[in-house]
Amino acid sequence: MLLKIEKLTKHFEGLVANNNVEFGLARGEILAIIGPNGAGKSTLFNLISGMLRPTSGKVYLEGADITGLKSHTIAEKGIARTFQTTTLFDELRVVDNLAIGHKVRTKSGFWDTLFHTSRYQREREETQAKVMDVLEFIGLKHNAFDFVSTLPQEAQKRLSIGVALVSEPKIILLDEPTAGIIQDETDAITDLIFKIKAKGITVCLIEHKMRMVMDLVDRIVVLNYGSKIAEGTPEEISNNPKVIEAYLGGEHIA
Ligand SMILES: Nc1ncnc2c1ncn2[C@@H]1O[C@H](COP(=O)(O)OP(=O)(O)OP(=O)(O)O)[C@@H](O)[C@H]1O
Repeated sequence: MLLKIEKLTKHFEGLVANNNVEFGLARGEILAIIGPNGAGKSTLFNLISGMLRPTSGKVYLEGADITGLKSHTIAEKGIARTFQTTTLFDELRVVDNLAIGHKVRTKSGFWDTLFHTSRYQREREETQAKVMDVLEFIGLKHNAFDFVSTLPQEAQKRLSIGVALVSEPKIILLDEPTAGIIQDETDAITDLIFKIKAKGITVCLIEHKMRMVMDLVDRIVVLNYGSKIAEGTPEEISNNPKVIEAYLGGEHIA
């Protein structure tokens, strides 16, 4: 397993947001984490990516214990993430946002930048090449010098995924990649996620749009009130009585 989650638990005072959650992520697969609102999905991403420390339990990346490491260290080790609401720099251009995303792979410090050392020059060229690659990959080559605030919502979503990709991750965690965009525009995001998989990057996503999940993913983990209640293929999950019950009165698995 590329990523292994063992008995991961997170308490917020009296509330158990994640309760002994366990699952694995195999190299090259697309896994969805689903569950009703408040089930603990974002908390789980925060624990894996180092934004929060678990109360107990472990996270292993390629067999190494990464539990509780700082988020930038986890990013360096190859886990990138996006957020439910985009965290782009609106007042900067598309290329600038991507260049900032590549910072996790560069070492130049203040003095390198000030004196334009050879390391700075080399890393600058590497960043430019990587940014060009990602621009092409996310389909925003013609918007490279646009300010983010002028881009449609769907293109901003692709850019957020690009910012994660430019850090050259092994695993990308996508927190509701289609939140806030209309159904007709989700296809571009779905295509991009398939392309990410084809590139050999492992994908774990939180998503509420069930039809999209069913068409896209290899496996699903279902959370409810912080606990894993089911795990399986899209077909298994859509026929699982526990899952149907958890969703009753809310969204339906279509
Ligand atoms: N920092 C925090 N402090 C206290 N409680 C929190 C905190 N973060 C999350 N929670 C609570 O933990 C529970 C799980 O929240 P979480 O955001 O992980 O759910 P979710 O499944 O991602 O929900 P949604 O689908 O609505 O985004 C909720 O009851 C939430 O109110």
